[in-house]
Amino acid sequence: MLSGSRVEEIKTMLSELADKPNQTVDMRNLFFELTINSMMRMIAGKRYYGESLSDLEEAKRFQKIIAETVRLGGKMFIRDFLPCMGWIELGAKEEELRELQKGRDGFMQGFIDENRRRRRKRIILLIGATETSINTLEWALSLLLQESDIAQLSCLCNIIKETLRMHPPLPLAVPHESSTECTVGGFHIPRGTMLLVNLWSIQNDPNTWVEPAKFNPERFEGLEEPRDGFKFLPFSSGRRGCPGEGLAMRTVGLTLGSLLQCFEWERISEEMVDMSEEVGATLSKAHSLHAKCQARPAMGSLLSQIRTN
Ligand code: HEM
Repeated sequence: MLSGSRVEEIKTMLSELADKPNQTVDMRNLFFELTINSMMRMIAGKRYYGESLSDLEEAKRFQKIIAETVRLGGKMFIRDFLPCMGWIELGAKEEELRELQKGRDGFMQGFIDENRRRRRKRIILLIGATETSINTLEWALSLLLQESDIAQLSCLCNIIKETLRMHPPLPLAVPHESSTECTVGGFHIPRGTMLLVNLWSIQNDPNTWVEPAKFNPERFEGLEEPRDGFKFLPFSSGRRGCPGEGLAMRTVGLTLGSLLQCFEWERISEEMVDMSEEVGATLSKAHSLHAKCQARPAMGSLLSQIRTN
């Protein structure tokens, strides 16, 4: 799907990295710009971060909306789970959400005026699509920098699956509601109950996985359908499962593959990468990954071709 924009953005990222040999790079920022620009090129046909911005004012407005969406989207609102405790929420939060929604509506109205085919849901889709892929890329590279010999690792696809198993970007999926009365694992669930599926605990359960805390991509070797038995569910499952799975696996695969093939990577110091997790609706790293890279000698001519194109 619209692979041209993805490839173009990845090339831009590679040439930016090639220009900064051995400099410390904030990987979270890099992945953020890459995924959001790829998505926006698919949606609106233009980039909103970095260089070559067609409308600076519009880009600034968009960046502000995204920053607010990420900030407020990461918060849990007690009222959503326990309506009677709604008073705990400070008024300011609701006010902030209203303001944000007004900003998004205004921005989307601009889109609609520009092109009547655009649809309102797209900023929500954008957040679901980018935050998850950014987290997966950052965790995958962090896990790889903990390993001494990247070359010995099994295929890229297994590395991505293992990353998604250990650090599912949406650890509790999204809330679902029981449409009828039912029984789950012996528990009676009345109709209209909010249900959260703990994907993280399913994928890190020592009764199902051997040494679940160990990064071991080989465990996926020969496992044709790891979703069998519902033990591997980073995109959830069923009718409301993630519709972006194919796009996400292609984006993460192409990005991670290009980064590993074109550059040699190392940590910025002797210290191990901090793998602590941030508590929130999405499973981000508590501290963003900083790393250094240098173009592989064999990739020199390919990278200079990319830079001159
Ligand atoms: C590594 C990347 C991603 C992961 C791990 C991921 C994971 C998930 C999960 C667990 C859900 C909840 C499903 C449920 O509750 O049953 C979900 C929903 C969704 N995802 Fe993703 N996602 C990723 C990337 C994307 C991308 C790239 C897009 C769009 C292009 C996308 C669009 C959506 C949408 C629209 C939903 C809501 C589906 C519905 O409610 O019916 N996601 N995703």
